[in-house]
Amino acid sequence: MGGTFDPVHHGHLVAASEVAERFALDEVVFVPTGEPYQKREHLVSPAEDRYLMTVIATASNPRFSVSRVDIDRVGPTYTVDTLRDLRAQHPDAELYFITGADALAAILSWHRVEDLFDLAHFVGVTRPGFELEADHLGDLRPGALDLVEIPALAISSTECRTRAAEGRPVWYLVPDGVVQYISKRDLYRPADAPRPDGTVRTSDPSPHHAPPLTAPAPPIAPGATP
Ligand SMILES: Nc1ncnc2c1ncn2[C@@H]1O[C@H](COP(=O)(O)OP(=O)(O)OP(=O)(O)O)[C@@H](O)[C@H]1O
Ligand SMILES: O=C(O)c1ccc[n+]([C@@H]2O[C@H](COP(=O)([O-])O)[C@@H](O)[C@H]2O)c1
Repeated sequence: MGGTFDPVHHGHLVAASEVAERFALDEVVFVPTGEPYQKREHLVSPAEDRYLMTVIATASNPRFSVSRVDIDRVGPTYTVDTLRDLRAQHPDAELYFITGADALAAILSWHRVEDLFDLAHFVGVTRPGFELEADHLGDLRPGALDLVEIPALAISSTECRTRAAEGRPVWYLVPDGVVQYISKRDLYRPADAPRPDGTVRTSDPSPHHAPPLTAPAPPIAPGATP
C-alpha cells in the first residue's frame, strides 16, 4: 500500500487490514512515497518523519511492514518503480497494490500506467466522498482491478494536519504513537505558534532527516492537544 502518509491514519490501516483479509495476503507492505510529485505544491513533511510514523503505526500488526524503497530512491516517486523494486526483492510474490478511490480516479495520469498492470493486481477501496468505479481504468486491462467495500472512515491526512496546526486533537484519528511522534517532532504547527508549554519553535523540523529517536516520547494524556 503506497501513500504519502503525512501522517498515516486509521483510514490507511483499516484499508490495509480489510484487503489483507479479503485476499488472504501474507503481508501488507506500506510504502511511504519519497517525492510525491503530484503533491509538490503542498508542503510535505520530511520522508524520514513519514517513514517513522508509518513504522510506529504498523508495529503492532505482525502482517504489516514498511518499505524504504520509495524514500531511498532519488527523484519523483512513480509506482511503476515501486512495483519493480518490490518484485526484485520478492521475486516469487504475487503483488497487489492497494489504493483508495480518490487515488484510483487519477490512475490514468500515473507514469507508465500501461506497464502497471503487468506488475501487480490493483485493489481499489471505498473512501467516503469518492466514487469507486472500474471505469477509471478505461479499457486498459479488464480484470486487473478489484473493488473492495471497506468500513467508511472519513479521515484524511489533510484533516489531521489542519487539526494539529490549529492545536486541535488528532487522538483516535491516528494511532497513539503517531500522536506522540507529531508532538515530539512538532510537525504541522506553524513556526510561530506557541507550544503547549508556552515556548515558540525557533526553526522548522529538519527538512530531510529526523533526529535519531534516542528516548521514548513522554506520555501525553488523552485529551491533551499535540
Ligand atoms: N479514509 C480513507 N479510506 C480509504 N482509503 C484511504 C483513506 N485515506 C487515504 N486512503 C488511501 O490511502 C492511500 C494513501 O493516501 P494518502 O497518504 O495520500 O492519505 P490522504 O488522507 O489521502 O492524504 P491527503 O489528505 O494529504 O491527500 C491512497 O490510496 C488513498 O486513497
Ligand atoms: O506513479 C505515479 O505516477 C503516481 C502518481 C500519483 C500517486 N502515485 C502513488 O499512489 C499512492 C498514493 O499516493 P498519494 O499521493 O495519494 O499519497 C502512492 O504510492 C503514490 O506513489 C503514483
